[in-house]
Amino acid sequence: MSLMSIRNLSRSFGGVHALRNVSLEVPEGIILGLIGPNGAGKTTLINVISGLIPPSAGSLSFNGRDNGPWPMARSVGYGIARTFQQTRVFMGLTVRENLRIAAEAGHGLNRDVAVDPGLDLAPFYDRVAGELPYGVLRRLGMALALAVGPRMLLLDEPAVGLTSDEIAGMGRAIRRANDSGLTIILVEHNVRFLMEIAQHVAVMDRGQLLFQGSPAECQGNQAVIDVYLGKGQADAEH
Ligand SMILES: Nc1ncnc2c1ncn2[C@@H]1O[C@H](COP(=O)(O)OP(=O)(O)OP(=O)(O)O)[C@@H](O)[C@H]1O
Repeated sequence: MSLMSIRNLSRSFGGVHALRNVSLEVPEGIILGLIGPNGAGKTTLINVISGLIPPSAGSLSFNGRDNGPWPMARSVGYGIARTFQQTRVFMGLTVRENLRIAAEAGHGLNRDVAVDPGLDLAPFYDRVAGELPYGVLRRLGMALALAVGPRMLLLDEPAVGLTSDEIAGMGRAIRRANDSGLTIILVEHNVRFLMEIAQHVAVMDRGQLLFQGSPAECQGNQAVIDVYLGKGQADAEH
């Protein structure tokens, strides 16, 4: 059953059509990978889904409820949490204080979700976020999204800038969150990483949905190879 139905979403910025008539079903419990070349519209889709910006046209339902007027009642209230390409935390507060604020923002939606599911943040709880090493800050970004107790998690390039060990750790944390029942949409240019953990892959190009299928189908699809996988845009940029 779909947790989210995206119907004919479009979004323009002046003359730029960042999203063109995108429709997509997101089944409950899945890790959905979202890939495509730079400027394809992936972050714009995440921004619209998370209520950060309204669409120009189209609609969306989540957990059986149609969206009201955008923004989606601060999407946290709907059960959607997200991370950003540039981690957003309170830099002057400690890790523990940041986590407490995130948990309070979730209004106890799902207190059962572990705040630190394999993200190894305990040694840093009393450190000020602004002093954390980059990789730890990225883990904190994910922990904050989990702390609100969402049903859906939107991850915008969680592996960017991480070492291979840190990427492996991030992959374990994502799997673990998914095993606990969380539905995840993962935007990532590191295709190897994405293909290993996504169960379904959607490919965007120039604002449109180009293809969707299993990771194997995706990697064998000529149109996907032509616009993205074969062009060295994946991985190489990051
Ligand atoms: N706030 C904005 N104002 C103007 N144009 C924007 C804005 N946000 C996105 N765009 C444009 O919309 C298009 C889609 O951008 P988007 O960031 O969604 O792509 P993306 O697939 O996430 O790319 P990347 O992989 O580089 O992050 C691009 O042409 C971009 O320049």
